[in-house]
Amino acid sequence: MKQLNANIGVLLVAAATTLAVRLFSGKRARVEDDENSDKSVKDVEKAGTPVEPVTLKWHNITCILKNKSGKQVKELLKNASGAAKAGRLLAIMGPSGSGKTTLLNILAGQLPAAPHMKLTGLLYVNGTPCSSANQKWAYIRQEDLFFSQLTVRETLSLAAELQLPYSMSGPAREKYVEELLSRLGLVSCADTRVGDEKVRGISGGERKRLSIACELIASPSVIFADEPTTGLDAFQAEQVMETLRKLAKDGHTIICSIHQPRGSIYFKFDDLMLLSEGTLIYWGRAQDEALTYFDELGYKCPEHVNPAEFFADLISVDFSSPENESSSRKRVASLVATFTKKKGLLAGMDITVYNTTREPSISGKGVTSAAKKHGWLKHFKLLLKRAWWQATRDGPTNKVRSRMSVASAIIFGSIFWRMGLIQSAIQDRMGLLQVAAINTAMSGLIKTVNVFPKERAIVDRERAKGNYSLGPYLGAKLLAEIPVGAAFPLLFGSILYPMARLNPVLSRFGNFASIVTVESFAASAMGLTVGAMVPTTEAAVALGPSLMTVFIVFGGYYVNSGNTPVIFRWIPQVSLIRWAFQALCINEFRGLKFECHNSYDLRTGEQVLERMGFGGSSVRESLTQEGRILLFLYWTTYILLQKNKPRYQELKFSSDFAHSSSDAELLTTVNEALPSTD
Ligand SMILES: Nc1ncnc2c1ncn2[C@@H]1O[C@H](COP(=O)(O)OP(=O)(O)OP(=O)(O)O)[C@@H](O)[C@H]1O
Repeated sequence: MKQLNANIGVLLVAAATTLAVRLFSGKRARVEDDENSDKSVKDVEKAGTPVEPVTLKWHNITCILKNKSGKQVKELLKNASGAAKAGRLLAIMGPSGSGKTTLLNILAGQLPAAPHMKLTGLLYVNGTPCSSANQKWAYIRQEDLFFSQLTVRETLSLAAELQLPYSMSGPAREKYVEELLSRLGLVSCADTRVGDEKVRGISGGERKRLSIACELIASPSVIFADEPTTGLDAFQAEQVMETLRKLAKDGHTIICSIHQPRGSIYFKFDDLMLLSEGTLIYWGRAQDEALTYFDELGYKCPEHVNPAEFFADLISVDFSSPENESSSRKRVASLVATFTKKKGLLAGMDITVYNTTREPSISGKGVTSAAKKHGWLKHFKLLLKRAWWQATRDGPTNKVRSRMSVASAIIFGSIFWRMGLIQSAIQDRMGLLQVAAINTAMSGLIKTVNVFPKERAIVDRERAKGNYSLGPYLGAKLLAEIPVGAAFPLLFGSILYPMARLNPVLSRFGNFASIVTVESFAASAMGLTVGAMVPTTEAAVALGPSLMTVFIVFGGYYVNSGNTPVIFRWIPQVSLIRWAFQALCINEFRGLKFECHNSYDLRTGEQVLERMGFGGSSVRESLTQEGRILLFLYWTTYILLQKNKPRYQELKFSSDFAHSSSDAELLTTVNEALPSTD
């Protein structure tokens, strides 16, 4: 049985490595040369991209924040109405805090649910009233989140495999991916890793275009982009906006929020919506019409001035002095009032085109809409491949972790150098085993809490899109991380053990390695639980070590289990450090004989264990308890991830609301304000 325990860690590693090697020995995403890629692109272009034209209309969207007593504290949006149509790029502009992202989130059905938020309004898709939450539209967010160790092509291929119907053949899917790479200008960086803050990868503009490419896989009719140019230099920003403009020309409905674009970008917009403090100041055609509208109100844009900057100055409240604030507030209030009155200005220009559901210009709907998706096993394999790449390719992190394992083993090994069997070595042994248990647990925990919250954000987004469920993701992640996760505690143990001259029997060393490996996985599992519990990396980094400190205090060394106050007796039962320490002590002390010079000296290891309260237990029992904690933490992580998935405020279509205001009247109001088509 001892042999069995000794080999648990080794078997786990061997099984996971074999599985991973078998899985990935197959063909990786095919890298075509440029010539083939160009040919594929042309083929796909000939076939046409299937986009179902969609016109969105929204009416009187109001979003209010209330306090606990139900009193209104802030109006994020006030009666916002508008429309966006296929083939056009609508830009939502306004000062910071004016409600651009809120409006975009509401229309995309992705406004994070808040307990005291009230959202009302109507949304029409091709003339049919509907709830925004039911739509699977593309949403390009401000932060582009990716698995850093995958190349651009791998990221896109995996997204395609997860999202495209299983009936699509491998070559057709690869062709589709190549077409997207080419369309988004990503061919030159297709084999570059995405990278992160530690390792430089693709540029900011390329990241943004990769985000767009990933969102385009399912060929969505409507694409939302929240400040897609933020953080990019002028050239990259121009390229990203040009991509969106081209997508609009391909028949997509594009709605983006943007903050003071430069002139050349402004002239790419078809329609413009100006917001200030949640209210509409202008909505209609961009460019000349918008300039003429404000010109007629007495606000002429000077020549050679970027209209976007002119509008930003016009609709912003100037807080530089009380006088400036008062005068700018008056100006904004009069612009709001004028626009509200002049909505009729645009009436009758081209109402019918928005009021009817047109036939798709290119046959077919979004490629995934009606198609069946892959099953659990296929998702598991894909996610295992991704998790394996992410875990094994992260050279800098793995290098740092292995150096830390070697360094700490050498430091502790030097401090506890070649312990003998004299009486004082009993305390040294216990101290070393406690230090080994704490070190293993802390490094497993810290590594996980530092990376898991970021990964969770990506997974939440993918799950919200319905790409896969939680089971295959978590199963694949845990399996893929076994070899790398086991390598560091094994490295630490194999250096420390001989240096400190712990019990020199091979099976005891095997037990030692198994105990620290299982403990490391339990600590990692605790990191996952903490990461699933709190929303950010910062919160996880603050909470994880604090909880672990409690486990250290009740880890069996500082407080004897017999002296633990009754109300805290449950803590040692769930402390992963206590069970690891207990197992390490039993493994080390059982059978040892110490030199005795006094009658009160401890003669045998069994006497030491008795004194520590570990007398009646065995390595196997302690390891089983550790295994139970590990499984419990995995299960808790699963439950928390299920429970804490992002929830969105739904803009429900309320028939009461529609009828009370007369549906026809509402539609007319929206249609009246619609900009005409070309
Ligand atoms: N859940 C919320 N709770 C409290 N205030 C909120 C919430 N969501 C948004 N707000 C507030 O609503 C206002 C509009 O926010 P929003 O993010 O939509 O503005 P924005 O125009 O996109 O700003 P920016 O250009 O800076 O991103 C801000 O004052 C913001 O602080």
